[in-house]
Amino acid sequence: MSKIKVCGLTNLEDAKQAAEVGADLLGFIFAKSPRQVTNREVAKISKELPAGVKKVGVFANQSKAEIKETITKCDLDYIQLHGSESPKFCKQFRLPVIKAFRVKDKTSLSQLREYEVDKYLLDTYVPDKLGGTGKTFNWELAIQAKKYGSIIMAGGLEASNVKLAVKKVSPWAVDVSSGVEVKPGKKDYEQVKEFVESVESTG
Ligand SMILES: O=C(O)c1ccccc1N[C@@H]1O[C@H](COP(=O)(O)O)[C@@H](O)[C@H]1O
Repeated sequence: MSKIKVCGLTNLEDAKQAAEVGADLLGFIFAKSPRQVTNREVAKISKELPAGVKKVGVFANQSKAEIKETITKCDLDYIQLHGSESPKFCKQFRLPVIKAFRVKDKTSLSQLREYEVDKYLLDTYVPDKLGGTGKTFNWELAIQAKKYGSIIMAGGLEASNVKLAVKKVSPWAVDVSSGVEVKPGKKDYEQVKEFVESVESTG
């Protein structure tokens, strides 16, 4: 079964609930975003989470020093680089790196071969928006991207479409942010639960 990443968490209540209902990875956005969090906030949340759930820090075009400081202060397990970080930049960290690629068409996939990273996250290309778009992309391209390595599907996933995504692509993980929110940064418990149940129903 694909793993589940719930992203864009900004508070302890939502993070704990997501972990309790079965999320495997929790994402915290340190990049500029309506869901942006601080080291101080995530360090506090991090201490209260159950053992086993993985904490992912999401960054976009931030400095190596800033990312390293956050890794230590927030006790992260993965970093997600969601900007235009180079293949060389991605190789400088002690943690596994998830590199995000914004998919527009099949030419978007050609960059993946240049990156030696732990996971390839595919998100939807929307001009002037780095992430959290709530839009899906052509999932045939996600199937093609699997030849480069382990992939995480993101972009516009929600309880009503994630089952089809998992069945069609069988990614290493699915990632949801705006699809389970009441407003940017605030999750809806029922929608998170439904999302997890939809993935679990795929076996
Ligand atoms: O959510 C944001 O605001 C954001 C800002 C900067 C970089 C990444 C961001 N979100 C990531 O976008 C994908 C998909 O989101 P959605 O489910 O379509 O809303 C997810 O990986 C978020 O971490």
